[in-house]
Amino acid sequence: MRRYGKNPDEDDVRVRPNRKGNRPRTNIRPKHEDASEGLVLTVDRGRITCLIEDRTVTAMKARELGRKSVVVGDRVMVVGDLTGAKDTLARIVRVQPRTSVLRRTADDDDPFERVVVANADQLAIVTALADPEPRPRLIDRCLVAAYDAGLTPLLVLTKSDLASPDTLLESYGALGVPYVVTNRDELTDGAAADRVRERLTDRITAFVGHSGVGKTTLVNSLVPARKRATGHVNAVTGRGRHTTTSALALPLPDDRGWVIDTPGVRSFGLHHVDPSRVIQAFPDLVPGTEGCPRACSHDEAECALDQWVADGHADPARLYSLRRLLATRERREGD
Ligand SMILES: Nc1nc2c(ncn2[C@@H]2O[C@H](COP(=O)(O)OP(=O)(O)OP(=O)(O)O)[C@@H](O)[C@H]2O)c(=O)[nH]1
Ligand SMILES: [Zn+2]
Repeated sequence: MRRYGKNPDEDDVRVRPNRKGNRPRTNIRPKHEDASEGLVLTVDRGRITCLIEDRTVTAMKARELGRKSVVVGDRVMVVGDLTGAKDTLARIVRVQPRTSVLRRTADDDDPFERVVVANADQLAIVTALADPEPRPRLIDRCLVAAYDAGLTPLLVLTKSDLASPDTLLESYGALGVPYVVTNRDELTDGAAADRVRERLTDRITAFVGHSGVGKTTLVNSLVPARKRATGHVNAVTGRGRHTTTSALALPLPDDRGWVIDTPGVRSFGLHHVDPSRVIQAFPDLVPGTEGCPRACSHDEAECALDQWVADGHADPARLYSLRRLLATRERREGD
């Protein structure tokens, strides 16, 4: 298998080589000193909605960007008509360096590895405690995606009025993942939103969750302006309804951070994930990997972590959890 670097600023990796080879390069680049910085709110078939100051501007990639992707959360430099007036189209001439990238692996439907969200610092994994039943393997896959991308995970467990969170929380105890539990009454009286919002303040949080878990209900209660925001996007794209093919960035009230609502978690193919990055989320195990063979999967006979744990340097439950997470990289029926 080919390996790829992990520079968050790299372009999407083309898994299929380009038959034509390198494109001609040029050193002469327009300067665009007059460009304004914007934040990408959503992307819809090449139409990119950016927030520039307090205006929502529709833009397209300038040709000079080439294959460089522009995704939700990107900070971009924009030129052209920035009034945000109807039927205007600005141009994105530069993508600022990214602080993080949440990726998905190429899969059968799409041969390219892609960046899903840029610059997020937290991944909220929304799971219902019942109706639909929690899927621990899916939670584990989301955790792996978060750790690989360097995002802090946050478990949001909804519908505790229908089932207790105890068993689920027990299986994540060793991982020490931060969590919030919510129920229906708290959704109604606003307590759920308040408790979740505490965790989101001044951060950029991507929300993932399986259909029916209550993600939309929660995001709407966190972002009262959501309807207005999506309405605006619709006016720009000319669609009746915002379809969830792209993620959508929504501002928390009072400029206290961003929520990025993402479409299905199905997009988290994990073949690109490197065990050496995931293990960074286990600082207690990292020193134990010194005796590991090169490119150790940390789940093989020669792995030094077994001895590290046997010698009492770390809790065996931590190694078990790490291996459980790494094992979810292989896709199975039902993922
Ligand atoms: N009992 C209970 N029901 C809830 C709770 N939160 C949300 N629901 C209900 O769960 C159902 C699904 O909620 P949505 O917010 O639409 O779920 P979603 O995850 O956005 O699902 P999609 O819209 O299909 O992507 C709705 O009928 C909600 O009213 C909760 O805490 N307790
Ligand atoms: Zn190892």
